[in-house]
Amino acid sequence: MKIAALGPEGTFSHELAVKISGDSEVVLFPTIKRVFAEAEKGECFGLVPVENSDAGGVGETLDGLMDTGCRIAAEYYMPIRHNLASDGVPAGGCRVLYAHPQSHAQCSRFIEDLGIPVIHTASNADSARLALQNPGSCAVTSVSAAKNFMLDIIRPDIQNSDNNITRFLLISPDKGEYPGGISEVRKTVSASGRRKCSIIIDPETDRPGLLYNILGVFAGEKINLTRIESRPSKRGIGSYVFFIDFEAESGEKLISSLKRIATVKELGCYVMEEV
Ligand SMILES: O=C(O)C(=O)C[C@]1(C(=O)O)C=C[C@@H](O)C=C1
Repeated sequence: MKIAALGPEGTFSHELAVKISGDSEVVLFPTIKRVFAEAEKGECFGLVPVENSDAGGVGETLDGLMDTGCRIAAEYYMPIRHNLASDGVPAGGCRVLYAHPQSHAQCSRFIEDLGIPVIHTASNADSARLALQNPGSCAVTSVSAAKNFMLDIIRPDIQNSDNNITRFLLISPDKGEYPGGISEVRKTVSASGRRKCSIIIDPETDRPGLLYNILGVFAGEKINLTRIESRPSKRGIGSYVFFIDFEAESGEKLISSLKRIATVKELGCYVMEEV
């Protein structure tokens, strides 16, 4: 089955999709929203960035998980290194900088010091394309996008942290485990034998002790949370949903207890990758 990812060629999403694709074809779309729409049709998997070690959650992906029928089939971690690149412009000569918002956040210190206007783009590859097309400009981009657009790397490794890592999800509308046909593929358990499940909890109403009660269910079952992130429910100010990942084989018992307290959207259980 094909893998859909954020394009054009040279994005980190594209690089990772090619790496895991094996014999499967990689198809590129201009937005993460489109990747969700394609995956939801059930004719391909989608590969989407979900969180970064420095910049946090990727809003478009969290929205996709909330609003579509896509579930999680696998997770991947990818080290991310950003570069300042241009078509012959030296670092001191850049008058405007093209950067993807996630990349801007991951390189905020370098960009702040550069002190020039930043224009946000749809992807790191788009940043490279725009730097090529606009004289006097520079881009924050990947090595492969710089190569594709024949830009020079004028400052490598401009990310805030040496340990900059983005977590990606393989999404599909199926409940099923990750199928074969893709290289590096996931066994049903990782080397450590650990698995992870993801859910979205929507408490719908606010009351004292609500989050305490929710977390109490995890504590009672002795289940380890690996991530919790709140995000606006979009129903109005002060109303939130919680994205929760936890270590479990299926989480069945825990999820049925949680359902007595709040609405739960199940996103699936999958092999827990080591970072
Ligand atoms: O623009 C790209 O290269 C992408 O693949 C998107 C994306 C993201 O949205 O997080 C992927 C990895 C990096 O964290 C920066 C950008």
